[in-house]
Amino acid sequence: MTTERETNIALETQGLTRQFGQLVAVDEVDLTVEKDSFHCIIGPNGAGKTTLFNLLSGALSPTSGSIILNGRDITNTTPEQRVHYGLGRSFQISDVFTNLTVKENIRLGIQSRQYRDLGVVDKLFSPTATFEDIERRTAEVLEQTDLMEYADTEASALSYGNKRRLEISIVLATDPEVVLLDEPTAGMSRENTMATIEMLQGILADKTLVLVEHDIDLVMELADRITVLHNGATLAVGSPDEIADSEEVNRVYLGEP
Ligand SMILES: Nc1ncnc2c1ncn2[C@@H]1O[C@H](COP(=O)(O)OP(=O)(O)OP(=O)(O)O)[C@@H](O)[C@H]1O
Repeated sequence: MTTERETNIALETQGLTRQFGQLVAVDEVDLTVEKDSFHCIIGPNGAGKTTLFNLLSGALSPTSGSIILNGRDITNTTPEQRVHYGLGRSFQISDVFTNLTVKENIRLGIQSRQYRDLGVVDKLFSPTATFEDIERRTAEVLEQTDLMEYADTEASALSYGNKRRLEISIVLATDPEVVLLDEPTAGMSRENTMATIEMLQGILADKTLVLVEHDIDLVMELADRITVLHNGATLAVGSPDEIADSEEVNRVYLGEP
């Protein structure tokens, strides 16, 4: 049964736990991400952020607990099935096919979601209309991410900034409702960080975003809601103001008295 509360939740975890031997890397995490919100997950080194991200994307299986996407239990699904159900994951540059053109990379992103709608036979004999749909959608994505002039450029020849644009284009091509972003600006200069964040916010404005991030200042400016992890467990959840005022967070995360 769907309640009003549930319909407003895009992504949820219940008691999500992952152990590595004796170590509990993610400990009974109950995450609630509202639709269309920008939800950030922060925490000090070793807090369990990457493990949580990998559990959400399907790269890792939980020891216990569940993950619910738009009311559907996706706990036991593959990463590919999750993409099909509307969970996009930020692609790292290593996922971009550098010897293919920008257009070809985006086309593959579109097909990674579209073709799973069809059976194997349909896939082999997909009608021309599907190809046209893919072409149309490719053009839309190129427009949205401002890469039209590089459509036929090999990915390897792109500038750093345009490579990041291509990564996000591939996510967009899978037509996600929820996008998981794992430190998208890691290792960037302040200038590149701001430019990348502005690009992400512009392109992904109508999506639910879950960002795993180190940089607390960045998160304070961007987030609607923040979940703070510590030793694998949820230490605090709240608005940026609430998190900034939380004594526990200040003590544990910021190292302030
Ligand atoms: N594959 C693994 N095998 C064993 N232990 C692991 C594995 N992956 C992570 N851990 C441990 O789980 C804990 C949480 O790690 P995780 O990488 O999720 O934290 P994090 O918050 O992302 O940290 P950082 O900010 O340093 O990347 C750490 O103690 C880490 O050593």
